[in-house]
Amino acid sequence: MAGRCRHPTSEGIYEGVKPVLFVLDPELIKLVLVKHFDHFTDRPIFKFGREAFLHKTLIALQGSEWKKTRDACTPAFSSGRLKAMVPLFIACAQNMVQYLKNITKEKGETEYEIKRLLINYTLDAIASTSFGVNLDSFSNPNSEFAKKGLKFQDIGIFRRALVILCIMFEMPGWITSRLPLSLFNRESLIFFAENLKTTRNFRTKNNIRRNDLLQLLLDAQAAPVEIIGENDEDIFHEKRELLDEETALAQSVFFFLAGFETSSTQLSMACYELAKNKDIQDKVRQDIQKHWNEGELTYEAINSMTYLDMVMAETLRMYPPVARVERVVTKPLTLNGLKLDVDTKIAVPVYGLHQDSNYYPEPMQFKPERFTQEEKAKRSPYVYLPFGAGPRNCIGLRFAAISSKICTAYLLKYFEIDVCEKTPIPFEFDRQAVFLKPKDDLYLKMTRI
Ligand code: HEM
Repeated sequence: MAGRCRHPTSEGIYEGVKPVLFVLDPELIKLVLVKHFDHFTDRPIFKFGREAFLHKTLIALQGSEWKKTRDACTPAFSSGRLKAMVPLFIACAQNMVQYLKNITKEKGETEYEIKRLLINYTLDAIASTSFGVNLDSFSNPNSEFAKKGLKFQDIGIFRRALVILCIMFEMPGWITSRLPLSLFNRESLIFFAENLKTTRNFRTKNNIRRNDLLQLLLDAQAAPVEIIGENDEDIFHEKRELLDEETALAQSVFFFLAGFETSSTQLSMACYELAKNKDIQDKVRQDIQKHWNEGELTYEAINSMTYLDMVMAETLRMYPPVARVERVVTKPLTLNGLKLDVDTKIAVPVYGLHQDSNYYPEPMQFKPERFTQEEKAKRSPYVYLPFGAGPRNCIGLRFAAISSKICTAYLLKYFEIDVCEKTPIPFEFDRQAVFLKPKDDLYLKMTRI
């Protein structure tokens, strides 16, 4: 869109039978996502009959139910909580490095399919921090957990075609919610939900606590609140259900879904670009070495690695896994002369903005220097939206950042990454996938340092 028009502020198109308003101007994007958020509180979501569990997740919840759940989940992602999770991420990164060291023992190098490597790291990291499961996908690549995780988006061609038809022809909710369809693989959903319940029961029975998201969500089920009685002096504390059990467990399953493909794709794309741009790889390795000489990597050291931060930001600019952010009008309003009725679908073309040469000259070039403080100050923050923006932005953005930086720091400390004969340059995007990701294998050469 952004490429086709000469920067109008918005443009409407039909997707199937549904009109969609694309907002293109950064100021207008800010109005929709932030300033007038109370008019755009929800996402356009299709509810299919076979995923009642998912209807309770943050991505799908609406209005006050969403607000209540978001408020209850937010503390799980605070800096203090994330800092406490750092050892869990580090253990997964160490496993990955040990695995690579083992397979490069003889030759000192290997040509490896990097997507699979980083899927394994992400599976381990999310299983550990979200579900409290020590997976070690490098030693057990065929665990049930890994198999079900990889099948999450596999719903079969026939079901996928039906889902697309329902969306294109805007089938009313009362019909779709009766259809035996789901956007995700049902077997995987059931597996993860059951797994979580078993872990929850085990912890309750054995009085076990762990620094992970599941624990924080279980805690959010019974947060102490202050109740004020009839007289002012009658203040007492009571346990109140903030999240019911199903809602708490649904969030954990969804954190897995939301974090798994997005984070592993970001990591793969960072390695791909660093392999193609060796000068940038050297520079980021120096940044890592400057802040992490020996001993264990710390939260403070990771946060000091400013060039690593710029590399991860540029990766998400070139390859935002979520190519567009959506909202639906929940209260009518007139915006820049446009009358918006309830239910109008609004889209922000994240990928289009990130590729717009007016904001990012030579957009196909990987240039982390676009993300120095000075460069960032020259453009609107609303032309960089890999995590959306406003009250409904990605709740896991700092979680994703810390996980991906730890993984990259470990990889680059111990390995040099190069392109090899099997590396596809350029590569193709997978047109069937929900998230923006490469279609084919990405082989890279890993050499021990
Ligand atoms: C590189 C990794 C990730 C990217 C690029 C990403 C991107 C996004 C985007 C674009 C949205 C929509 C934001 C909006 O509408 O304004 C979103 C929503 C969301 N993400 Fe992420 N995400 C990532 C990782 C994660 C992780 C690791 C988690 C959880 C642990 C997570 C949980 C969520 C949730 C729960 C929502 C819905 C928030 C709400 O509606 O309140 N994401 N994400």
